[in-house]
Amino acid sequence: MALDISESRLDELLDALVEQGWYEWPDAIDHDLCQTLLAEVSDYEEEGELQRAGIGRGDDHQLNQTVRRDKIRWLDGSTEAQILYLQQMAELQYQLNRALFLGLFEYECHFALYNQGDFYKKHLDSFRGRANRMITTVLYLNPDWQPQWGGELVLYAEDTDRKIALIAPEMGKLAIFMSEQIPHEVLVTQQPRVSIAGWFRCNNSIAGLIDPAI
Ligand SMILES: O=C(O)CCC(=O)C(=O)O
Ligand SMILES: [Fe+2]
Repeated sequence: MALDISESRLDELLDALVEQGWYEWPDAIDHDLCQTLLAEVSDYEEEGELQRAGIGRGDDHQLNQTVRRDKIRWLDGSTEAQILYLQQMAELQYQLNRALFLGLFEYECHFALYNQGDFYKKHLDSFRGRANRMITTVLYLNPDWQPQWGGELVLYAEDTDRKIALIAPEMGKLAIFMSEQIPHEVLVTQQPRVSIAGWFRCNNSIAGLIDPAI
């Protein structure tokens, strides 16, 4: 199951990334694959194999909880569905590199579960010159998402509080945006909200450290 990306879709995606820094792609990923990935997250949740996410400032649990409330698990390619999804992101990486010369060399991603009442406050995924996350992808795994459940991804203009997009977390949809440019937040959700957040990275060297952990 290859990534179903037509020439015109690719052009639209590339133009949007260059001109506005983000792109919303409904039904990017096959719903059967999404259902399988969703079932994996349910199993992980039941077995207590999802972990509270951090915010990169040590282990201050209370601070973390005021910023983000999701639980995560990194994909490790241990199931067929994960391998299929990672292959599709590899295809996307190839296309992005071919067109935009970004030098993306790696992709990392984690499942995320936001239970009722959970959110992720406004943040940037990467800071210019500091880190090496270049492009963020978020795949949503929620069938029949209802507007009254909230849980939208809000994108903001760089350096202002102006909202530029409100993206409902609907199954199969990919949100793609420039990690260093687009501040964003996840609004409080009224229902469990499942996604796969991922990052294409380039190979930066900071203060002599090759590819430091963020
Ligand atoms: O789930 C989303 O819509 C965005 C998640 C996010 O911003 C992140 O994990 O950094
Ligand atoms: Fe983020």
